[in-house]
Amino acid sequence: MSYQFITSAKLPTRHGEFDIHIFENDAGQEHVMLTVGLSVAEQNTDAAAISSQNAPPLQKDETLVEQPIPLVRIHSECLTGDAFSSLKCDCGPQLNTAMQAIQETGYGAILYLRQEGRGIGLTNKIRAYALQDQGHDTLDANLMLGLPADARIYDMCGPMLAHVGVKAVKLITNNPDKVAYLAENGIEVVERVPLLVGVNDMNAEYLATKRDRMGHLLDKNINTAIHLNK
Ligand SMILES: Nc1nc2c(ncn2[C@@H]2O[C@H](COP(=O)(O)OP(=O)(O)OP(=O)(O)O)[C@@H](O)[C@H]2O)c(=O)[nH]1
Ligand SMILES: [Zn+2]
Repeated sequence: MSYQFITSAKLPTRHGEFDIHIFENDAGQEHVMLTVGLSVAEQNTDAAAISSQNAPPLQKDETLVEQPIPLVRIHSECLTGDAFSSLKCDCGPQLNTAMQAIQETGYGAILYLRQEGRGIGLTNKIRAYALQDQGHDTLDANLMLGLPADARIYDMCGPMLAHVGVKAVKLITNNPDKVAYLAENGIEVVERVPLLVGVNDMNAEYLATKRDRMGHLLDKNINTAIHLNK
């Protein structure tokens, strides 16, 4: 799949001002990157088409080593959590906390990937929620629909980060798949920054399932985190 940079503009938010960049893939699907303190890499200023296949290889030169490592969050779209303040997941608080943290460091990016419902789409996610209403957990619900537990891909991340010349990151995540994917694709993950926010009585079990059945690196005692959050 190839990805093309389309356009960018300033985006003032309640966390501070970001630059918002829009990328599109061959199928016309839009992905979004918010940046602070990062400038467009020289080779990309003509909005040239970029593809995951020909993303520039990792190069370690003197100037790069001296640059601070940007704080980066790869966030998968969650309409219910990000826009509607759903308590079923931790996505909304994770997004807001990451935006705030990146503003505070003054140097980083949010990659907002349009892979709703771990890549199964909004309608299927709500079908999975209906199964969860009957008592099934987040993983089984996907499987009962004949869908993968996690259908996401991350091949847009390399080209999006390359657009602003980023080749090494401090990654805000609890998901080891994201760390592995970046590492395998030439983006050095210098540090993993854990993000346990927005835990509540409605999503503690969901988070425990992600930890126990999906390999997420979450605290052993999620209920302790509920108290820390209050
Ligand atoms: N299919 C499905 N998707 C969900 C469910 N809850 C959240 N999501 C989606 O899961 C994605 C977020 O993934 P998470 O597993 O919460 O976290 P992650 O992005 O893998 O890991 P972190 O970087 O640690 O946040 C978003 O696309 C949500 O829409 C659910 O119960 N079923
Ligand atoms: Zn969510």
